Amino acid sequence: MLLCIDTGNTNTVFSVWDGEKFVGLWRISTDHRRTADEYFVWLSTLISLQKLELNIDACIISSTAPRVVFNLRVLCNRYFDTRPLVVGKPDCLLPVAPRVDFGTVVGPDRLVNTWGAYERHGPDLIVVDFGTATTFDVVDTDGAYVGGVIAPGVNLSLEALHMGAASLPHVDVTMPPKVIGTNTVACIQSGIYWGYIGLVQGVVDKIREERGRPMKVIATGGLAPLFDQGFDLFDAIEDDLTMHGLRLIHDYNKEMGNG
Ligand SMILES: Nc1ncnc2c1ncn2[C@@H]1O[C@H](COP(=O)(O)OP(=O)(O)OP(=O)(O)O)[C@@H](O)[C@H]1O
Ligand SMILES: CC(C)(CO)[C@@H](O)C(=O)NCCC(=O)O
Ligand SMILES: [K+]
Repeated sequence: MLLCIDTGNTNTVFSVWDGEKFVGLWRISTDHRRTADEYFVWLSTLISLQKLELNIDACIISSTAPRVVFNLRVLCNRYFDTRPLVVGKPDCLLPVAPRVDFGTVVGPDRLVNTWGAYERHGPDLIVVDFGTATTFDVVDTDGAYVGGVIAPGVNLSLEALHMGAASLPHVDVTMPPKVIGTNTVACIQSGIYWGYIGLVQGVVDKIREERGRPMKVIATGGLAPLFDQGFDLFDAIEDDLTMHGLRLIHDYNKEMGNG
């Protein structure tokens, strides 16, 4: 069975592919100080609480936080007796190389999302991921990542308002019924919610214009459904896109005789 690990800047998600489907999904906050032993105690407790019988014999990691990779590697080596594939490292093959400026290190999460979305939806896509950052990945006809857009994430923006302005409280993102807020919280919620709706719509339109062809929009990340309420922003929402992409990249490496 394959252990897939997706480390974002805020959260790290673990899931296991049993050969047919993903069993279990476990989320822990990202912290580079967490040791392999800590991961294992946490993970094995959850697995046994769910009464799952898991025989993990392969691991693949995507990490946007380079410092976390060391301890995740130790986890895979020590507890699962396997050398993990790490997306973005030279020894992890990608089905199609990204086409970007020389020297650019594309976030592994974006490479994984790109391939996961391409396998499901075919060519010419815009993948929108609502994580710590809100990212747009442009997927070419052959499935290559050819660039995109990085904007501050929704929760990061809310946190920044609270941190930077003495009189603004921390609020949670929600869809306000009206644009014009009549109290501070409603004003902030409106700015974030309608601001991001406009951002997504505007960026998608501009990308389509620049590419000069129809492009499907695939959304992922915990907040994607919130931004889809009543709008026609996305052609599909897929909460398992990163896990799906990780599984595919692992299979590709196996097919190529790598790992
Ligand atoms: N069903 C949900 N409803 C509302 N918020 C959610 C839901 N699921 C997740 N979230 C929140 O959405 C946010 C985005 O989650 P997601 O896993 O996509 O990215 P993240 O963990 O914040 O970022 P990163 O992947 O960069 O670490 C998180 O703060 C999470 O708490
Ligand atoms: C943009 C984030 C933070 C989104 O998780 C990540 O993909 C990243 O750190 N990327 C590196 C820069 C880039 O993708 O161009
Ligand atoms: K993510």
